[in-house]
Amino acid sequence: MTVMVPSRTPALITPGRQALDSALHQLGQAAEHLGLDDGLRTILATPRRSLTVSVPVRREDGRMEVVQGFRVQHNVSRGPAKGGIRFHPGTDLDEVTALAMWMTWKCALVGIPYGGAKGGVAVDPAALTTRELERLTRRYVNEILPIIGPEKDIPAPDVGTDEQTMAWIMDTYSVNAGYSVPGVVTGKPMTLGGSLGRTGATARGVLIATLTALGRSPEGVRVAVQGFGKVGAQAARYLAEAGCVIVAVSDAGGAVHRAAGLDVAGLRAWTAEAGGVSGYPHADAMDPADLLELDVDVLVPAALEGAITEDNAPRVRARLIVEGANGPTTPQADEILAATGTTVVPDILANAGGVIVSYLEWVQNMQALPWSAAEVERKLTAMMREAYGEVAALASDRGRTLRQAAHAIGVGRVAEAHRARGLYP
Ligand SMILES: NC(=O)C1=CN([C@@H]2O[C@H](COP(=O)(O)OP(=O)(O)OC[C@H]3O[C@@H](n4cnc5c(N)ncnc54)[C@H](OP(=O)(O)O)[C@@H]3O)[C@@H](O)[C@H]2O)C=CC1
Ligand SMILES: O=C(O)CCC(=O)C(=O)O
Repeated sequence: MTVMVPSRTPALITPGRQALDSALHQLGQAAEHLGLDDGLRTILATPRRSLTVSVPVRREDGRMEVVQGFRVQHNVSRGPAKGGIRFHPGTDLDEVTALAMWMTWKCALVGIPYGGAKGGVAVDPAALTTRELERLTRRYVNEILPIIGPEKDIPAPDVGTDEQTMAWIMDTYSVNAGYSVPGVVTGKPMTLGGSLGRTGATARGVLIATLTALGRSPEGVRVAVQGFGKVGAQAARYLAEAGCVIVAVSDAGGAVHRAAGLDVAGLRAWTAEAGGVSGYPHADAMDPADLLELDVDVLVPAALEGAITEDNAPRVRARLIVEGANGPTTPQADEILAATGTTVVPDILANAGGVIVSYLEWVQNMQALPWSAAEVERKLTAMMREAYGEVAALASDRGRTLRQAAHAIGVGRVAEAHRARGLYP
């Protein structure tokens, strides 16, 4: 089974379908490289369990609205399913399925004993009050309760969710169980069994991936960051602390640019007050689409899928792209970037710091044994470097891109688990 990805008119395809097409294309390539048989390819292309739920939410004015929620467990051959929960108006079953599939390969690539999952609720969290969000989260958790648990499926934060959301998930699950179950979710507040270092973990991983890929001093390296949320803002901070010059950042509402470098702490403070980067007085406004085409050394897409496509890839000038986001580059764009000699550190490697520290949090919860920040950082760094080394070695050995190598390793390990368990016909 080779999954072909035809070039399609954007109007005819949803972003979620585009993401799933990309994920299936990458799987098809990896399966081809690994010589997997058709049965196993089909198993790996198909989610193990997909749950769609209707989530009623009572608004403050008494109105009742119903939104759709999803939890997809793509694969559980290597352990419990693991992956974040996204609250975003554009999310749908296709998108969540793609994100769950990427989680499967990511966990296998970095060698943690999990399968892959993702959840989503098609809602704009910014349009709800805190009480509405809490009611929505608890109701969604009640709907997916039968399939989650510390040994079954462990959610975590993603776009539009945070520590508070994870606390509500932990509480809802625990109230149903009749006792506290911290290991049901990661990315929790410290007071509920969260791990030191989880908040910045994805960005720390992006930093490690960037420094490794650069292979030279980061001093003066010019970086543009798309997305200024949990991943993008902290990646900008860590990269600036390492000596890089952050020349532009964007969010859903706009982008700002300063050739001499942005004051990341000042911009974060502005964003916390103003609700977005737009209007920041110490930089120039720019079209967010232009950020992706800036003349910089490094581009960090840290927003949503499908940011770099066949349309803008020919104009991307960064020589290095480090994918903080999941699925920001389409397969068609990947081909263009490979031809122009642009190095892409793929999502399942570059943003794996988050799930690595989620795993460390879960291990601490299961043993009721907290680790120091230094211990967590040491383990994260070692696991990121090992995974990067394996991917880079395979890529140079076989003349593959880093993405092709990362997928070959991740998919190969999951295939190996299926064979060992004897689960496939
Ligand atoms: N959180 C985690 O631990 C992990 C996250 N990831 C991935 O990283 C990415 C970002 O997640 P996270 O930081 O957690 O999410 P957040 O919700 O914290 O932040 C998302 C950011 O992206 C911005 N954004 C949305 N649409 C656009 C757009 N079209 N152009 C520019 N910016 C945009 C948002 O802007 P605004 O605020 O204006 O809406 C916001 O700044 C996602 O792909 C996620 O799957 C990967 C691994 C782990
Ligand atoms: O921390 C986790 O468990 C998952 C984070 C996530 O959703 C991701 O890596 O995309």
